[in-house]
Order: sequence, then structure tokens, then C-alpha cells
Amino acid sequence: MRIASLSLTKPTTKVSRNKNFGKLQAGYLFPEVARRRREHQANNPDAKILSLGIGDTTEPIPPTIVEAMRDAAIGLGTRQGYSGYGAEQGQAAVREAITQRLYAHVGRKPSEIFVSDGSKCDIGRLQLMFGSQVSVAVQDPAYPVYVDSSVIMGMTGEYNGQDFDGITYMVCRPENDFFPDLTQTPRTDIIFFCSPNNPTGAAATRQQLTELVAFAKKNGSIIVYDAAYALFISDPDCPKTIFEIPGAEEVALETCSFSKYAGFTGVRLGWTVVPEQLRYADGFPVMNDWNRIMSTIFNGASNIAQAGGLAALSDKGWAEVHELVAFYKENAAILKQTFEGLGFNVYGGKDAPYIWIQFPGRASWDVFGEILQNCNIVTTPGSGFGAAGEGFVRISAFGHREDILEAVERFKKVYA
Ligand SMILES: Cc1ncc(COP(=O)(O)O)c(/C=N/[C@@H](CCC(=O)O)C(=O)O)c1O
Repeated sequence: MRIASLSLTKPTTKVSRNKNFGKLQAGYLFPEVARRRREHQANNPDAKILSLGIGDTTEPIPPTIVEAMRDAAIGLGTRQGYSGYGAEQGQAAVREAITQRLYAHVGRKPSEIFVSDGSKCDIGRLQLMFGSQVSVAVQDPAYPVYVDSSVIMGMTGEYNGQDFDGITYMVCRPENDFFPDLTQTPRTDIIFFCSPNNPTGAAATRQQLTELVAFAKKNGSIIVYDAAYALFISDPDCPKTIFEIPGAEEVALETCSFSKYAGFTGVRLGWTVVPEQLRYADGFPVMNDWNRIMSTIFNGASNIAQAGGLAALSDKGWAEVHELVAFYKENAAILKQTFEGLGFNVYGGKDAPYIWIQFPGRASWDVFGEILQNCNIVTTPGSGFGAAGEGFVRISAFGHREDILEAVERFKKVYA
């Protein structure tokens, strides 16, 4: 996407810029990775570059789901099949199906499920709902949206050379088994917590999430739990939703997405669960404000996407979703084994589609550049996810199988 260059001509408007944007140190991580890929391709036009950078799905959407979206699209061309604006909270059937498939067993109700155009979008809207006066904690490293949206919302101070003043960074590294020491973590209003974690691939255990919920209860905090990769969890001791933890409904909301499950990264469909029991300090239900946000600045998820989501949640569709997830998990296992065989410290890749590889003493962007130059493979530098990601590189398992196999051959040639 072309970004306007800084114009040197005299500006026409007298509108002041939102000063928070000036705090951001660079462009958003993934467009910067893409820019460097384009630059490398321009300098090496014959290079066949493989992308294991952005976590974007690559495999076709399964037939049951595609057929449902096809039929919905065709239906829009008929009087009886046409529909316009839907409920901003999502179609009742979709809310019901998400509940039955994922949350009824942990006490959640359809009225607590809000269907959206994706988790990233919901994270931005959640930030708008919380407002700029709240304090925020994030895992470090973590999905960049938590920090960048907090900066843009004015919840933080300036960049201090390593990270942003005013944010509590809960360091997650091999030394602490990728779970923060909550006894040393100050209170914040909001705690962003992603499990399985992007980028480390670490899935929190039941015990760890029990600690997290108790920590939030003690401090009167709200957990924004990001479960975008929960279906990749195979460890029975790692919950697939925060609501498996008793009492979580009083301190947590959960956002999730069809993106990595059904290949919906381009179709755009997600949801956020806001329990009735989640209240602000004054007792007002958070759900009510979330509903106000969704009805005020969102006009509902696409009717075609929701038809696809409903099909994905059917018995047949859900089986197809699990086949897709299993395919990417196999990719992750191939990559994990390869790097372990090359003698690297490798994390993740078991309960998540990301492999987190340590390059001790190396700058992440340097390793990114070395892999791009020597292997023609795009990865994501760990420092792009936070200061604690420095010295690591994330490799995505989202790819065609032949590309994954080609990539491991290239890695073996260069790093054996
Ligand atoms: C923890 C987590 N939560 C939400 C998303 C995005 O979900 P959707 O907006 O529903 O596609 C993502 C997507 N992450 C990809 C895509 C990059 C991006 O969304 O900016 C990545 O880390 O490569 C994610 O990792």
C-alpha cells in the first residue's frame, strides 16, 4: 500500500495531528517486513522467495464452508435471499453456534458472544471502549497490536529507547517458561494475554491461567484474553478458553477468530465473548458498553462471512477446520524438528503455528536479513514483538507443504 511521503509543501489545514502517532517508532511490523521482502526481490529478481513471515493462512477454505458462502452470495441476488444490515452483535444462529461449539460447557451464553470482522479489529474497538485513562499490561513479546493500539489511544508515555513508558511489560522468555512472574508484576487495569502466545508459541497451563485469574481478581483488573490460536493446542493441560478457569467470567473477556481456523484471514470473521458478570468498578456491565461500541461504530460482520462461519461450526465444517489446523501443525512439527536437528534452541511449534528460534547474542533484524539474504526466506524478527523478543526469530508454519519442505532444505544448507 502506497503511503504518502512527507510533503514539503505548506500544509493547507490547521488541524493538529493526534500526538500519540508521533510516539510510534516505526511503521507497523508486518508492512515493514513486506517492504524488506520487496526490496530483496527487487535486488534479486530471480530469487524464489518463500514467506514464513506474516501468519497468513495459505490453504484453500474447505468445501462445506465455501459452498455455504457461495450459496449466500447467490442468495443476495434474489428477493427472498437478499439481506441488508444485520444485527451488529451477529446473526443469532452464528452466536448460538459459537456458543454451542466452544463455550456452553464453560457457562457462556449466546448473548455474551459478539460476532465481528476479526480479532484485530475487536482489539482496536476494545481499546476505544476502555478509553485512554486505563493502565495496560502486555506479555513481552506479544502480538504488536496490543502495544501499538495502546500508544495510539494515548494510554502510554513516550518511547524510552526500548519500549513505552506507562505500559507494564510481562517478560516471557525461556528462563521463566514463557509465563510472567505475577508476584513481581504491578497492578494494571487491563491485562492483554494471548495463549497460545504469538510469537513464542507457548500455551499457558491450567495452573498458570488459574494464577492469572487470581491475580486479576486480587487487583481488580480486566483480562483481554486472545485465543486466536486456541484450536492449535494439543496439550490437555492447556485450556482452549480462559473460561475453563472458575471465576474467569468476573475478570476476563475473550477474543477469537475464524482467521487461522477456517482460512478466513481475507474473509474477515471473528468474535469477542463478554460475560454478563464482567463489571466495571461502579458495577456497570462491560457487556453493555461493548454492545454500544459495536452498534455505534460497527455495522455487523458480512452476511456472506457469517454464512461461512455458520458452516464452519457445523459438524462437517468443524471436522474440515480441524483438518486444516492439523495440516499447519504438521508444518510446524517439520520446522521444529529441522531447527532442533540443527542444534538451535527452539520453542513453540507444538500448540501453535509459530516456531520461536533463539539466536543468542544476535540482533533479530540482523538474523532476519541473514536468512532473507542466504535462504531467500522471509521470517519475522523477534524484536518486532517487544524488547524480550530480541535475539529470536519467528517462523510461521502457515505455508504450502512443498514450500515448507523447500524451506527446511534451504535452512539445512545454510545452518548445518
Ligand atoms: C494473537 C493474534 N490475534 C489476532 C490476530 C488477527 O486476527 P484477525 O484480525 O481475526 O485476522 C492475529 C494475527 N496475527 C498474524 C497477522 C498479523 C496481523 O494481524 O497484524 C501474525 O502475527 O502474523 C494474532 O496473531
